[in-house]
Amino acid sequence: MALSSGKSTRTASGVKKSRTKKASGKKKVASALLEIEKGQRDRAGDDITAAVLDRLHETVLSRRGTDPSLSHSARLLSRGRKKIAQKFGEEAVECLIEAVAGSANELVSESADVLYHLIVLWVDAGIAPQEIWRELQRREAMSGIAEKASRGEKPA
Ligand SMILES: N=c1c2ncn([C@@H]3O[C@H](COP(=O)(O)OP(=O)(O)OP(=O)(O)O)[C@@H](O)[C@H]3O)c2ncn1[C@@H]1O[C@H](COP(=O)(O)O)[C@@H](O)[C@H]1O
Repeated sequence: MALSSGKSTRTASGVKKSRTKKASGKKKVASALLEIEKGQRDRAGDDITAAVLDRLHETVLSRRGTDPSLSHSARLLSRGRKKIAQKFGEEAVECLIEAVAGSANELVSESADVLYHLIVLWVDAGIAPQEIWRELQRREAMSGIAEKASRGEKPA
């Protein structure tokens, strides 16, 4: 059967073929978009390093003595060491709850909270992140088991 649609005349099988072609074209576009998005995610992931912790420390440091109504860090710092330590403890407990509950997304979020509050604690104590990085670097050369044994403790 011939179908007439305005200027062009096409057979039914021709229409079916063109619809199938259109659908597979859409699928190709969708899968190409998924590939592009995956590439973007991969690249964004590659760009993210622990340097974000140094930047966060700089930001929190810059909030010391500023208006607590404008900055959460300034508010926390104005409340003193005990309060900061308490907040850090609360965030750590929330983190461990998510670790046990098994929600990876929540664990990521709670881990970020823990790191933020730990950095506020460092700022209050006048500790530079480099001091922690140095200590971690020192430990790189030693296995945890060997270190424990060197203290005369048996591994659990
Ligand atoms: N990473 C964080 C971050 N993580 C968590 N939080 C805040 O921590 C708070 C935790 O809420 P809670 O209710 O547990 O704490 P709270 O309001 O002190 O509650 P109470 O103790 O009063 O009960 C929330 O307000 C979060 O927004 C953070 N606030 C700031 N940062 C970083 O610090 C930078 C500077 O922030 P400001 O200091 O606010 O400018 C920001 O750009 C961020 O990069």
